[in-house]
Amino acid sequence: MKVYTTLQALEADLTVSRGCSVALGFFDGVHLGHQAVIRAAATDAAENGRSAAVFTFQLPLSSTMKGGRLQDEAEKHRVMESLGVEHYMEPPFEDVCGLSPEEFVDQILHRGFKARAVFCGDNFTFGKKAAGNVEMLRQLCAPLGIRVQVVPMTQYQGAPVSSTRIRAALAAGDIPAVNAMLGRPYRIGFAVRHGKGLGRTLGFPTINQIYPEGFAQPKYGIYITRVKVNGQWYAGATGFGTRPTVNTTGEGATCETFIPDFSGQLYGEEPELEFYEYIAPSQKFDTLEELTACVNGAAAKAKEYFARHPMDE
Ligand SMILES: Cc1cc2nc3c(=O)[nH]c(=O)nc-3n(C[C@H](O)[C@H](O)[C@H](O)COP(=O)(O)O)c2cc1C
Ligand SMILES: Nc1ncnc2c1ncn2[C@@H]1O[C@H](COP(=O)(O)OP(=O)(O)OP(=O)(O)O)[C@@H](O)[C@H]1O
Repeated sequence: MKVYTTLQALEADLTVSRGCSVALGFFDGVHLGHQAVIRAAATDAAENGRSAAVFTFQLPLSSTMKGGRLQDEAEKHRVMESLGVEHYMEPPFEDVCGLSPEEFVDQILHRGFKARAVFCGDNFTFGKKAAGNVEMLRQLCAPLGIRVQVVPMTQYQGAPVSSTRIRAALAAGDIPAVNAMLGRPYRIGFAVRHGKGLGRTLGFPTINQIYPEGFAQPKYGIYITRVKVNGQWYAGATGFGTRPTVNTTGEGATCETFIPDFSGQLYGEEPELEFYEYIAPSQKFDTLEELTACVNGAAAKAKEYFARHPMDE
């Protein structure tokens, strides 16, 4: 998959000259609805001898326009590529937010991608102040011979899937709903940082991953997870929150995972951590023995869970 951050780079690539079938949107999380839009573009490209393309944009993590991020850029690129995307354009938001709907269609779709067909959902908006909608897209594309295909909204439990809804389910700890709407397990891959080393002395060493500013966070509590280490998945028990039992200095939330069947050094690595179920809220325990029993109980539940749901790739 070729990634472009400027219109000039896209225009300079001769391989787009056979014309593109282009999926349009921000696509945070690349959820089931997004996948339907992107697959429609990829199928159209394959059937008509064109290139499969995505137009999106980059938003700084500090931007609140779209809410907390569900995945990082590297993960987004991996999923896009797995869906067959060949040309992926993601200019910074400030480079495109001032374009009128007419300029967007002419400069980006027509001249940049040499688009022959574009794909989006019912709720797609574009151009300065999101002034363009699907109807306007059709009107502007028709004279240029660009077909507009609106993909029916993918539903989950009677309502459309959206990134906003997935963020809300994550904040509520409803991981089965999050995973169902994403079409794969929710995962993070943040670097492992040093903790206080207390877990190790209590018999449960943990990997500590810190959510960067700007990412959507799960509800505070205890989760069944799995972790990929050296290419192998292990059951994990994760505590996400402010660790009220041991937090004496008002530190922020950490994501701490005990991997009962693994021992080794993971500092600085970026292991994938996948979430499966919320088990219980975090508590402020009176003793470290109670905290240890809680962590060991969660680890036993995680192992039982994966005994019932064998791990695949
Ligand atoms: C499965 C799991 C559940 C946890 N639950 C709680 C909890 O309920 N209350 C709490 O204060 N800390 C909880 N923690 C965080 C521990 O307090 C923390 O991992 C421990 O103090 C070790 O920290 P360290 O990595 O800085 O050594 C939990 C950690 C894990 C792995
Ligand atoms: N459930 C869905 N089914 C089909 N297409 C969808 C669905 N949700 C979004 N789309 C389309 O996918 C593209 C990307 O949408 P967008 O990034 O705005 O996602 P979203 O889930 O609607 O996000 P948010 O909740 O943050 O508004 C757009 O073309 C949009 O119309």
